[in-house]
Amino acid sequence: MGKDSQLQAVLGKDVLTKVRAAKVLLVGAGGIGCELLKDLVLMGYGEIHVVDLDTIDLSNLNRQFLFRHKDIKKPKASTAVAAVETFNFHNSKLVSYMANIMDTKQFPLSWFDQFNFIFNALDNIAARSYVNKMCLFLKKPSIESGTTGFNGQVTPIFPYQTECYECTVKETPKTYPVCTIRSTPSQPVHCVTWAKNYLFGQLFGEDEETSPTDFGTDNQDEIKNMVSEQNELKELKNLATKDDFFESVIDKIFIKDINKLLALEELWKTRKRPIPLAWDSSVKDKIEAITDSDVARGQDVWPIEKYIFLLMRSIKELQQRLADGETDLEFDKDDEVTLDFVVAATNIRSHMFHIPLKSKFDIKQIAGNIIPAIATTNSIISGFSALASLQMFTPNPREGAKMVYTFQDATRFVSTSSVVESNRKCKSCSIPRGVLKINLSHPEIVLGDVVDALVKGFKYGHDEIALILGKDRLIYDVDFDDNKDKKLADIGFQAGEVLLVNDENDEKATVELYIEAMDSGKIEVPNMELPDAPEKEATEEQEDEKEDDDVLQAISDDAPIIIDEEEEAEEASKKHKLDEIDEHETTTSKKQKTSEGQDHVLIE
Ligand SMILES: Nc1ncnc2c1ncn2[C@@H]1O[C@H](COP(=O)(O)OP(=O)(O)OP(=O)(O)O)[C@@H](O)[C@H]1O
Ligand SMILES: [Zn+2]
Repeated sequence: MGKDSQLQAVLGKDVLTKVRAAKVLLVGAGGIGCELLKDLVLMGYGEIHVVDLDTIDLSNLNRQFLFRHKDIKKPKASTAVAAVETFNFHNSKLVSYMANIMDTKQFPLSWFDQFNFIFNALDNIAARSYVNKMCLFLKKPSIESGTTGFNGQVTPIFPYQTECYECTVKETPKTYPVCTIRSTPSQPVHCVTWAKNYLFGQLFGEDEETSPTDFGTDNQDEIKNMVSEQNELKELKNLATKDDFFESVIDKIFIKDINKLLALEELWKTRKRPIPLAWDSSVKDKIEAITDSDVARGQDVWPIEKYIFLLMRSIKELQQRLADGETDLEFDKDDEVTLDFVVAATNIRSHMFHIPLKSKFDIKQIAGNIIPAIATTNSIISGFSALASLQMFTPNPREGAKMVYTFQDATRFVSTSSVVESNRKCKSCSIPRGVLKINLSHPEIVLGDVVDALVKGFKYGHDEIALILGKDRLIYDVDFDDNKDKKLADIGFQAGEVLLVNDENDEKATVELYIEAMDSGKIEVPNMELPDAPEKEATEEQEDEKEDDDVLQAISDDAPIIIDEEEEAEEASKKHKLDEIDEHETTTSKKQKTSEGQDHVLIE
C-alpha cells in the first residue's frame, strides 16, 4: 500500500493531487497554529510556511502540544516545524519564520502572492486585519479561525465576495475612566487596572503622565488631587533604591493618598468611604510571622496581612532588578514577581475600598486579559479549518463554503452556516484595491508625476484628487499642492506603504493602492476600472435625527405609549450581565446575527 493510499481513499485522487501541489501560509503557531500545522502535515500539503513572532512560554505548554519544557524560550515557528517533521510522512516542505507578519520588508505583498491561500491562527485584531487586507489586495482566499474558551469559529473568506474579517464590528477592550480607577474604584477589575496600569508603571516603569483633560472628571478638587498624586509618585519613584522603599510605598499609597481622597467630601456623598490601611504594630507582628509557604496557594483568598507580605516581598525583588541595572520594568502575567506585586496591590486597595478580594489565580486572569484557552476547542476548530481548506480545491470554492461555530451553551455544540456576502459598508472590502508600482530609486520622480499617472491611469477626467499616505497623512489635494515638486522619498513614499486615492468630485470610488518598488521605468498604475462612487448615505447623525423625528411623530399622533415594565427590567438585567462579562472579556467576542439569523460569535 502506497503511503498516500489512505489519504487518497479519504480525499479522492483529484483533491489529493491538488493538496500535494498546494503551497499555503499558516500565520501563528500558538494554540490553534500547532494543531493546524499537525493537521496540514498529516493531510499531505505540498508546502507549508509558518510565521510566528514569539518564543515559547511555560504557560503555552498545556495546549500547544508541539512544544516541550526544554523548548521554553525557543522560537515557536521553527520549534513547531521541527516537531511535525517527526511525522511528516508525505514529505511536505516546511518553512518557518520567527517574524511579525506585518513586517513589510520581510513580507511584502508579492511574498503573500506565492501562496494558494492563507490560514490565520492569530490572537489579535491588528494582525488579523493586516492579513485580511493583504488578502484583499491579492484577492486571495483565507481561512480565519479563533477560539474563546468553549466558543470557536472558522470563517473562509473570499475577498470581495464574502464577508471579510472587518465586515463585522469588533469590540475593543473595555476601558475605565481615569477617575474611577484612581479615586473611586468599586469593582475588583478597577483595582487590578490601577495596580497594573498605574501603580506598577509609575513606580517601576517608563515615566508616563496622564493629562488632566483625560482624567474623566470635572471636579476641580479631584483633578488637583490627581495632579499632586502624580507628582508625588515621581518623588516616590526616586526612592526606589532605598532600603525603606516598601514602608514609603505603604505610607504614601495606602495611607496618605487615601486620607487625601477622604478629604474630598463630594466623592463620598453617594459612596462608602474607604478606610486607610491599618499599619500598626499588631499588623506588623502578624506580617513578621508569615513565610513564603503561606503565600504559595494562588487559588485561595488570604487574609490581608498575607497580601502586605507579598507586596513587601515583590517590591524587594523588583528593587533588586533595578539594582542589577534593569530599567523601565514591565508587567507580564507570566513573570511571578510582577504578578505578585499586582496581586498584592490590588487586594490591599480592594480591602480599603470594601471591594471583595480575589485570588492570585483570578487576578492573573483579569490582569492578563485571559479567557482560559481550552485545548479541545482549539483542536476542534483547527480540524474544521483544515477541512474547510479542502473546499478550496473544488471548481467553485465559494459555493458551499461554510462557517463553523462551536458553543458550549447551545443545544448543538457545533453549528454551521453558509458564508455570507460582504458588508457593503465594510471599511476594508467596500473599496477597490490595486498595486501601484513605482521606481523608488529613480532620481527624478516627484509627487506631481504620481498625480498625473493616477489621473491618466484611472481616467478621472479632471485632476481633482486627494492622496492620503499611510494611515492618515494627507499629502496632496486641490488646495494643498505644496508637495507636488518634492521627491517621493522626501514625502515618505516607500515600498509596503498604502496610498489612498480619493476623487474629490465624488464621481469614482476611492481606491487603495499598495506601493511596490520596481527597478526600471517610472510609475505603473494598476490596470483596473474604478467603479462609480457609492451614493452618499445619510450620516449617523442624520439617521438619529430622523429616528427622533419618527418618535416625535408617534407621540404627536396621540398613540398610547405602553411600557412593559417587566420587559424593561429584563432588558436591564440582560445588559447588566453583559457588562459583567465585558469586564473579563477583553479579547473580543461579540454575538451578532448572520444574515441567516443565526447567532455567531466573533472571536479575537
Ligand atoms: N503579528 C504577528 N505576527 C506573527 N505571529 C503573531 C502575530 N501576532 C500574534 N502572533 C502569534 O499568534 C499566536 C496566537 O496563538 P495563541 O492565541 O495560542 O496565543 P499565545 O500567545 O500562544 O497564548 P496566550 O496569549 O494564551 O499566552 C501566538 O503564538 C502569537 O505569537
Ligand atoms: Zn469586509
